[in-house]
Amino acid sequence: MAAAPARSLSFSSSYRRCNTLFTLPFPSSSPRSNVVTLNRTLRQNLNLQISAVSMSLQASPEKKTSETSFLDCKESGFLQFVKYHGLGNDFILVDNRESMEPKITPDQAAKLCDRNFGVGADGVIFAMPGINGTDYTMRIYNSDGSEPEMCGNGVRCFARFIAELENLRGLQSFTVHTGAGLIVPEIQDNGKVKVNMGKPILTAAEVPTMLSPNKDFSVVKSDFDVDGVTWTVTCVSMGNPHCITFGRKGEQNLQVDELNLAEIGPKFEHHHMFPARTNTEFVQVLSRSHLKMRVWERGAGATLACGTGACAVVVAAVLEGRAERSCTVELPGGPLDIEWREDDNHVYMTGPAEVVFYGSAPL
Ligand SMILES: N[C@@H](CCC[C@H](N)C(=O)O)C(=O)O
Repeated sequence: MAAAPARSLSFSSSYRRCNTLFTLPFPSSSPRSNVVTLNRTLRQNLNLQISAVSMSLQASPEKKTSETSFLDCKESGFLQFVKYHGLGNDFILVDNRESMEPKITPDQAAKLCDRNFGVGADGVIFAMPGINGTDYTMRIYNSDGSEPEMCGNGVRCFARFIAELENLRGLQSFTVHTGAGLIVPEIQDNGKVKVNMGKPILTAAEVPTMLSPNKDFSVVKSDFDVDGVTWTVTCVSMGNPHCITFGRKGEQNLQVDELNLAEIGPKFEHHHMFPARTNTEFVQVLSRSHLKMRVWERGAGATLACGTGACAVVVAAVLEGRAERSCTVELPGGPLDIEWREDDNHVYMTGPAEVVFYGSAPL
């Protein structure tokens, strides 16, 4: 396909044809959209549409359409999606509002998430019809194809995705059914998303963990042997399981940058004390309201951020007497504000969610 001549007129966010373009968003202040034109034959050969062979800025047609209007273009054998990220924790968002059946299988999701042979993402998220009186249902597959109950960064991206699909502006709030129950994200005026993440679950059997519980059935500041090394851990479920450690037994202040996460992470994730596997957070206390963490996620490995993980970390830090209920949690991808409220026992998470690009991939 010949590239359209670039002109310094006005630029459009329209899609000329389904499945032949994907766009990179300009900053929201810009009225223009950067359109990448794809050679269809080569695209099919290379297995994914996002192998761009020519790039041009398309001149404006008269009629303006929404950037997500291309999601309406249904060509069988292709998946239309929007890629989002929350602090570098990235997801392929799929408009699945017409069915309770995910448009793709866990195997297909794992292939799409591959960073070399696919789109590249930490997971695939489906926006589905609500149930039990909720506005929407959110389901997610991890990059290994497993299905977790919840995803904190993902639900912020989900809220922005819904606002875009429904063409909503400004302050918005939705009720979302998830595997962890009712979750309520609220898009704020500044574009950040504040999420009521519900109550943390501390009962060992419900996390679930087989580590010996304390008298109140929780696992807080407990010894945990991993390959001959004893770590001090607290276990928290935010709908999905988390094992939080502030260091090895007797260690004063864990330096998280010094950890070999790829070596130690899988040993926690697959430890027989966690029958549903676990996410693991390694935490350094910078002050009583400032924590720094690195995460090894169940089904996704080392990621740049984990929303449910940051919530679980603040709960664990409070239970261990290391921090206040309101903290900034520093993740490799940036900070999240977390508050575990005393009055309702709910955890609130506030952070960004951004569009990366609009795409279409063969299945
Ligand atoms: N990154 C997510 C958590 C995604 C699910 C997790 N890998 C699991 O299997 O529980 C977040 O931001 O919470």
